[in-house]
Amino acid sequence: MTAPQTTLTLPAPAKLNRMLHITGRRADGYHELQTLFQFLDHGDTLHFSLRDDGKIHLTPALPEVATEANLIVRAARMLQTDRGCRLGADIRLDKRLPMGGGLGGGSSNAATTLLALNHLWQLGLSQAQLAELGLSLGADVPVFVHGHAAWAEGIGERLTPVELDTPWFVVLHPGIAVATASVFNAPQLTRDTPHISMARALQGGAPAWRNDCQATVCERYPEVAKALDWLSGLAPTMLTGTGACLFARLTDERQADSILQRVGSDWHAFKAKGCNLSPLHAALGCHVTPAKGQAEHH
Ligand SMILES: C[C@@](CO)(OP(=O)(O)O)[C@H](O)COP(=O)(O)OP(=O)(O)OC[C@H]1O[C@@H](n2ccc(N)nc2=O)[C@H](O)[C@@H]1O
Ligand SMILES: Nc1ncnc2c1ncn2[C@@H]1O[C@H](COP(=O)(O)OP(=O)(O)O)[C@@H](O)[C@H]1O
Repeated sequence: MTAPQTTLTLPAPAKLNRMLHITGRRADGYHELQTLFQFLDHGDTLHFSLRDDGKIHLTPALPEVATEANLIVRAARMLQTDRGCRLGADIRLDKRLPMGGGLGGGSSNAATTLLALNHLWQLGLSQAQLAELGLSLGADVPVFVHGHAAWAEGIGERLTPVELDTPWFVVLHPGIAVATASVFNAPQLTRDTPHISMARALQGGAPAWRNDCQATVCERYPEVAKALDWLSGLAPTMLTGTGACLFARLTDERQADSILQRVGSDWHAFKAKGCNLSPLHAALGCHVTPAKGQAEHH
């Protein structure tokens, strides 16, 4: 018999919204979206180590985020409460993703924590149960829990797995943070894009895709507009989520390297490849099951 595992190191990858339409606003103020999520082979890393005293100890602290508000700690506590679990964990975070960048780093950290602790604490929750718990932490958590590129509807929780092209990207951070709520509260935001079917969204492919938040973010944040202008001159470029990051779709890795050499010192950029299987699930050796609700929606 093998001893139960007590440590685990796992990735928390970034996501891109390869397209994003806003189709309406719900009574509670949240916006209805249609979006294509894809993962990148670049992100944060989390190290977990089992404790038997119930404490959740996260290091290092993130600037501007109180430890109790950190989505990693909130995800761990949520699991403890939901399952009445008396175990704890030491968690170390190697943060690489910019915060408030539209790369979903916080949601990805939360999803990795849910999967890791479900495993270390031997709780036996299904991916669907973890995704449901995670949704209350952030709209993007379920796609990170399920771990496959997806067509998403609702506020991002109704997921259908898809296979997208997997190009190299350059992701450019214009050096400022965009507050998601400020974009969704903007009066001029496009909120009435007609619903389309998933098949239609996939049909046009990348050249046809757009992000309904992009115009509003560029109006409110001139630094994003400036970065978009610059990068668009080199390759087809789009905003991810509500920004601030932009991503350029490239023909190969060499083009990514040549763009990276030209990025000025005010901006931070990295190259990454799109992945349809999340690096988290690849690391866990997970067989990814279709997201719950797939049959009802398509
Ligand atoms: C729009 C996306 C696309 O991926 O943008 P990014 O955050 O990744 O840039 C996400 O769904 C964002 O998800 P997330 O960042 O978890 O948003 P939350 O923390 O739940 O919401 C922040 C605030 O944005 C507004 N909000 C968010 C999501 C949504 N579908 N409609 C909204 O109106 C709400 O005012 C909410 O209070
Ligand atoms: N572990 C975490 N990593 C990143 N951000 C976190 C974390 N915990 C809480 N947050 C908060 O969530 C906000 C959104 O973070 P993030 O998911 O990285 O950006 P976005 O939603 O724009 O993709 C941050 O600005 C920060 O205040």
